[in-house]
Amino acid sequence: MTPMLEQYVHWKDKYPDCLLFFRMGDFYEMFFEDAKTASAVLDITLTSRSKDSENQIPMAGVPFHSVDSYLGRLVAAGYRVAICEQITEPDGRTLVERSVTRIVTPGTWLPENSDGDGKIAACLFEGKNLSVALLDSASGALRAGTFALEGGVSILSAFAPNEVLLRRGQLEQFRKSCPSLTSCNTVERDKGDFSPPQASSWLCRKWNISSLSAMGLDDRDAAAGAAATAVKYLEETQFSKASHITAVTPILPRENLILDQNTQANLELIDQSTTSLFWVLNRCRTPMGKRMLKNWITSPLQDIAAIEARQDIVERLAGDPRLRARLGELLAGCRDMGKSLSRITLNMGSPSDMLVIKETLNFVPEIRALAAEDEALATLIPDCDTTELAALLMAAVADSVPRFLRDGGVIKGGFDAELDSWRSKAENSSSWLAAFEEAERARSGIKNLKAGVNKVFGYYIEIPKGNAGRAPMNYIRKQTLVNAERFITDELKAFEREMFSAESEMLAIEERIYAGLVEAVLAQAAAIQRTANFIAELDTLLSLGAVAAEQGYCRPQMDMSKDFVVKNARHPVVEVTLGKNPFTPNDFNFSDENGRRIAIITGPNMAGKSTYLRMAALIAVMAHMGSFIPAESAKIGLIDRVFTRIGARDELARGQSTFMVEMVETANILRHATDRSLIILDEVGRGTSTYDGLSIAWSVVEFLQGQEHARPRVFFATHYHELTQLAELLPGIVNLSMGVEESDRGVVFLHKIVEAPSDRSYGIEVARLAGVPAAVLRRSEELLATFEERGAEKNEEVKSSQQNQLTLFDVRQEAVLEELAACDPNNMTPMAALELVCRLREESRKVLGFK
Ligand SMILES: Nc1ncnc2c1ncn2[C@@H]1O[C@H](COP(=O)(O)OP(=O)(O)OP(=O)(O)O)[C@@H](O)[C@H]1O
Repeated sequence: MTPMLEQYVHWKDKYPDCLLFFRMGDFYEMFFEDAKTASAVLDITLTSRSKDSENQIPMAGVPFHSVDSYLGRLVAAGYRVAICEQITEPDGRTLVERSVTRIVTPGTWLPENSDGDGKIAACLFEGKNLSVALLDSASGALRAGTFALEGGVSILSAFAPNEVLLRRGQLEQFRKSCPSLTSCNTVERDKGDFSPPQASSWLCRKWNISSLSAMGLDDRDAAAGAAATAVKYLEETQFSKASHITAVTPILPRENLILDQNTQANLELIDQSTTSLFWVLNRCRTPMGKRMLKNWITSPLQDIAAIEARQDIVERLAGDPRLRARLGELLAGCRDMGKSLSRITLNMGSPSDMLVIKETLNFVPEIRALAAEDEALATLIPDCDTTELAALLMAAVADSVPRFLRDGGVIKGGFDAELDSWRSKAENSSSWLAAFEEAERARSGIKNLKAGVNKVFGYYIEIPKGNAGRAPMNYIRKQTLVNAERFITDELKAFEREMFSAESEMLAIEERIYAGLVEAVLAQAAAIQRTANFIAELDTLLSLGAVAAEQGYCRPQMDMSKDFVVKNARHPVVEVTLGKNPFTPNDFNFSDENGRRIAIITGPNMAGKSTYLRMAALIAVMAHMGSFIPAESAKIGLIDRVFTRIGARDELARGQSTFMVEMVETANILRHATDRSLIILDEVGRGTSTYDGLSIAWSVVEFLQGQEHARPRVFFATHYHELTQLAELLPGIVNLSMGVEESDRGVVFLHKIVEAPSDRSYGIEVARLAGVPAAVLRRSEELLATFEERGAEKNEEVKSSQQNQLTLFDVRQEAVLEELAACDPNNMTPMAALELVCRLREESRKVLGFK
């Protein structure tokens, strides 16, 4: 094996779980298995080193200047890549030294010019609790908290991390508890990393504080362990101090409206598609704003004051097109300062990141001034000052910079006198040489004397052979050509030395100044980050204000009631995609006053049931993120969680049948819905035989209706007409249906909700519209008549079993008993026994409705 390959193997052995990108000149090369993997994933040619020998070594490479796009694809495919750089200059004789300088992983991937989420979660299961830390690598935002298992899982899954860090040995538990995150990349970390005392003191040292309680987190909280684990991981993989992470913010239990990943996907909240809520709401001018808007959509608020504070600003911006235009212009000049700061802090920054910070900071004074003019906007202005840094960067960083520092030209002219003098020497070299040539011609009287430069031999004076004898005394012969002699003088030699050193001098000066700039940026990291956040927030609110104005949205009234009253609501996405055809607005009308909280929605296929259901959920999400909503007016009581069971997504890849998934999701809803939840159920029970399905759907509605202490708001669309009888049997249930008009030419969908059950399902009419052959339709009609007759008898039976209605009381009671039956008092410590008694007492009191 050659010394170079030995070096490769040395580093590969140190990072066995990574693909090793081994820098060789202008390429990153991979060998052995890594080469095969990379060639398959990246679709690059697999060659081999030492082609002639018997032991051919597979090899594949990518050019260093476009490495980002390859890294992006590998990371997206779940690989980790260790970047092994050359750390000494090649001299052609000795082996270049190399070292791994960073590890690119799904959670730490922050590409310069594209969206890299870079979201890391660290979590620790302890008894019935789950502690989580959520780190957004791009903005440096770190949040942490400890929750009861289910609450923690939903916060974790709502965060949608790219990478999850687990305590060694907890992988199985993670897979079991977080099925929606099974495809997420996981990394196991040592137990010590998670230990709260060690972790807290590590974080305190990092931030120079005496206790995490200064930030609202208890030093003994396991969440501190998770937080430290996430930060340490980022530092370890990036070989740097993550100084852009300046604090940990506790996640409060009721801070955000929870939308688990299923719901996020079902409602198409932030996908790339042109049917997502993000697509409608996004008018952001900056990548920072876009990132924040996505965060707001997936983590709406649960605090009325905070929601109203956002609404105030949206209202202000929606009502003032001139202010919007002025602010928009300034924001359009801002770039992704948050991410550039992170990249510089994590040692992956380039001169363009410095330029991004310079250009963005340059707009800050004007943006601050504009915001300060308005009472609502002024509340966003951060208490920090970046003017000095902005002035330094303005003076020092050139207006356009090369990709790499070593290419020169990053530092602006006029900033450093020495650099300027070297630059002017280099730039003036040709005019100096021309003047020198002129002077030498005059001095020697040789008219065809020439002064020039050549890469190999350097500077020279050339005199044709015939005149060579007339060369002045101080000319030193340098080279003989066929027709000419070349000379040099002391003066020209000195100039040559100066020119050759100019390049390396310039680079050295630029490097020194640049290092100073990096230091200045790092020293102001917290201020830059807060300013970045301010810009992002302003951009997001401006976007919401613009959409509110242009789409004619209204400000929803938010309160602590259980109302969901929306007048003339429109679906935010469908109304945009319908184009010229106007969207037919519809109402929602659940209020404490009318006592309604479950709507059974029937009507033919294609009538607009799903649209109505999703509209309710989207309006809830928008209202809680502080946005205005597509409606005439609205009064919405605070919602803690939106649950959805929609459609039949293909889960075969996860090894679960469609019906199984439907039931798992339904079970989750039934177990965790609270008094403040909003539940959207689209055709639950459809995935099995009619009577199984009907029975399940029926009992699900009964259950949701029968809960004493948890009465969620429910919209249930169904094709089971039998369910409409529930409105007569139980209070709080209302029948809605989608209006249909029958004419000679068939059915017409009115898309208008009416407060009555649909008289039938019109399935056969829809089949006719779709072009199903007449013979099939005739036969269907015949069969329908028979089935309906038989069905009527069955319904009587269902109604009569109504007294057996299941309630939450039974389920919770069962859970208490199950836990009691499972405990083993002989093997419990007195403390554990006491804890059990306390918990069971708590549960029992809940079941019995004690305060
Ligand atoms: N209120 C409305 N105004 C205008 N068009 C609407 C409205 N609601 C729905 N539509 C249109 O009708 C189409 C069908 O709606 P939707 O998918 O909600 O029907 P559905 O009753 O849920 O059907 P299925 O039972 O087959 O799922 C939508 O794609 C949309 O274009």
